[in-house]
Amino acid sequence: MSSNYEPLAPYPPGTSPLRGAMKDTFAYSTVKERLPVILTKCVDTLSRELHARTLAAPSSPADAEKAAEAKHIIAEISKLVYELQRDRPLQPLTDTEEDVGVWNATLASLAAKGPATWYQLPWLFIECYLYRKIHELFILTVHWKEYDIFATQQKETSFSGSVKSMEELAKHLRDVQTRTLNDDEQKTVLREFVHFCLWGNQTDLSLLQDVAHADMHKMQQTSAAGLKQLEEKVIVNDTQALLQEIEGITAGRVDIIMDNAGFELYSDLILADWLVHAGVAKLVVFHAKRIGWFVSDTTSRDFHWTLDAIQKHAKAIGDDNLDSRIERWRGLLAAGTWRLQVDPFWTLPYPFWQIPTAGAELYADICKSQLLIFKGDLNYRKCVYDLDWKTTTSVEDALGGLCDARTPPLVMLRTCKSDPAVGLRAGQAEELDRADPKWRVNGKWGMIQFRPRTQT
Ligand SMILES: O=P(O)(O)OC[C@H]1O[C@](O)(CO)[C@@H](O)[C@@H]1O
Repeated sequence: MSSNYEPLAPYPPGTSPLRGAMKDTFAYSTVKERLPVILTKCVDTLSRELHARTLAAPSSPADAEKAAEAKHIIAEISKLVYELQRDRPLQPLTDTEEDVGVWNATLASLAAKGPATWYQLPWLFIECYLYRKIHELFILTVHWKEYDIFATQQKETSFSGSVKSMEELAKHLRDVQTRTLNDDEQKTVLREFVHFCLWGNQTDLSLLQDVAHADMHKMQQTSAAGLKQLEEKVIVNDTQALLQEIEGITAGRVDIIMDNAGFELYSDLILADWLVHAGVAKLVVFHAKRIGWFVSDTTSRDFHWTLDAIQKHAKAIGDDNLDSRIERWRGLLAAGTWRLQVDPFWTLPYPFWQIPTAGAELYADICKSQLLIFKGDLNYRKCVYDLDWKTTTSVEDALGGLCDARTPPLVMLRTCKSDPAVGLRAGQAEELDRADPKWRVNGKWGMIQFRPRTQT
């Protein structure tokens, strides 16, 4: 990671970052309602740990210390809720991890321009800071350093809600991989897997705090018929251009900048499997998060945990197809055809406009790719810098520094769960407002937004 801390990229004239203080935005309801709920759930999770088994009545000095640390973290998270709800200033980080300098320099440069409080600072910054701050509370302890507060209570328990969908998709993949397909059929299958991958982004635990895990299967798309019905919900649909780009790749490299663990991760793996099977990719790089991020984002631990959990489930129910699918995936990882990569840049406060500069090493690496697939809503926000763009803004303008001539072709696959939306035709946003006033944020609408390589 570079030790030159860059300030955030300047905002283009006529735009400004979304902020919690903007009352008619999702940024506002997130800061006001959703973030306190997420933090309170963290307190609940840790309190449950504290009252479980050894920690309730510690019998060793180590357990007593562990219990005391948990109480301290609970107090600190409760303090964060208090400060957030009263719009207090954000405090610099105090741990010694390599990225602390970037966080504190960014906070200081924002503070130099105006009030550095939860509602006044850019939404993208405060929301990312919150997850980095939670991480800090754990790494500053002796006993909770490796603990992922979102893993057991949320990512892992929600897994059971998705297994049926996983079984169904694995069957579908086996069916299409064992048939001889003509060119048109190949195209149809690729199209389906891209769309499964898009709708996989609906299962996002930061938004689904109240959805029963048993209901998740109903939301997950696993059939071609289900996809067909959703076609009209794809408000920017560059599938054709994307498929054309993919058709031009043989034995290339594809990078997936992942979003959520669980079913979304599974839909990413299914697409990656197909890309290898079809001869498009001889290397697929999966980019995971370094720390617990936006509740359900995939860390490398989640990645491996998911493979283990699916295989365990497959064996338990005697699903040989699913079992052998996981074996194949382990084989692809072992052979280096699939690579899991963690770069600290993905959990820094920078928008992706700054990958070429602030993430120069990462950028040099991803420029070796033939296609970048950015999954999910947060990645979309980071790609377009979370600004209050007019919806008719061109993708090129909104991608800013990511439209560098060296940047590989890229696609953003995202179900809409926040305010920013660009690349719409004139009048489309108004039509959508009439059809569904919550289209920007309720996750029922999707975007497949492709940008080819910039021509020089
Ligand atoms: O998992 P995703 O698709 O990145 O969504 C993350 C969610 O969190 C948010 O950042 C709001 O908290 C939104 O962008 C989105 O609703």
